[in-house]
Amino acid sequence: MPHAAMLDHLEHVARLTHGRDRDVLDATLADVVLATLQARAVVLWGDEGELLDVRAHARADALPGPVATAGTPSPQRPRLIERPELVQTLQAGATTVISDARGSRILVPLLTETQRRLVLDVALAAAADAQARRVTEGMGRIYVNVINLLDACERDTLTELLNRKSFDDTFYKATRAPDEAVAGVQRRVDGGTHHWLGVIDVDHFKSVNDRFGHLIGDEVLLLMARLLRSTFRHDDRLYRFGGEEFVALVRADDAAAAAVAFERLRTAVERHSFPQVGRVTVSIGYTAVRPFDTPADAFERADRALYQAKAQGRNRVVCFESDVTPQAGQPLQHAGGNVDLF
Ligand SMILES: Nc1nc2c(ncn2[C@@H]2O[C@H](COP(=O)(O)OP(=O)(O)OP(=O)(O)O)[C@@H](O)[C@H]2O)c(=O)[nH]1
Repeated sequence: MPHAAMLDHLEHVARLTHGRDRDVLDATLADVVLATLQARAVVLWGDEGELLDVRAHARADALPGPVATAGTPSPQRPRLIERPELVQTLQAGATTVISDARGSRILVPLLTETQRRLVLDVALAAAADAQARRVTEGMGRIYVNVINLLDACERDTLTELLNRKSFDDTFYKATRAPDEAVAGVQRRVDGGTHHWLGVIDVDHFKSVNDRFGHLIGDEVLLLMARLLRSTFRHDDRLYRFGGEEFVALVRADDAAAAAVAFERLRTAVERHSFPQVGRVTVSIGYTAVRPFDTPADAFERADRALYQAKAQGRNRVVCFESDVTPQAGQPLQHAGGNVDLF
């Protein structure tokens, strides 16, 4: 008969590998490590450059109920530089064990295939023995494996942008969750739009393939993804929907700021010299994300604006709210041919 403790471990591993929500996964990791090691506290830190993100934390003395609160930002995000033990763990890429008057800490660096860096930080009341260290490292490895699988499911293999399958989930998360606080932005009290959805389609891409071949066509798509990344903010969500169609879900305070962002992309593409191909242009349609919008509705409006941009000569940006005329609304039948998306 299996030992009861082993059954507990099995249960914990099952919990860790269940589900697809990253916030829940982060919270489960903290929760499971806390329970397995009977730790005083567990924190999962995310390295966001200069700042640290508390991805999840769990404490033994917490009130009953959910122990960990992944994705909930601490009121003031600590700076990485203020935590030398985390800097050292990340730099060394190896587990650090610290003993102090209150017990010990085990710090395990975690690195995902998309190069995201985290530290699993476990505070114990006793000295950290080899077993506690191995359990922490093992749980960390399982967590990273699950994150890598999630990343692989959600990303386009050519460009590594998000894929279409992940659109609905990420759309709701970005536009509904109170995550503006994470980004240090307050929700506007006047209910103004924060998010804008743009559909970006490469002009006459078929002729790029026909003239230069698919490999060069793929390279254009790769460079296009790079231009998207360098144009928008790191927390804007960028997708390749398949073919030569890209989607950007961007945060902007008002219509003018959104117009500037999409126009900046159009200009960056127009000015870029693509190896062998030379000049390539894009047409862009975008729309304001409305309260309680569905991803399909927002996409359809942006797509209608794109249709108009193509019909008016390509290499232009069209805003659904200010530019699309009712008769131009020919949903999902533009020359790009991406019909029946949802
Ligand atoms: N190289 C490459 N080509 C692709 C990929 N996916 C789709 N395509 C090609 O993209 C082209 C899209 O062409 P169309 O939808 O006719 O549109 P277009 O030529 O870009 O013309 P407009 O959108 O009207 O400006 C087709 O030739 C597809 O074969 C891909 O992953 N790699």
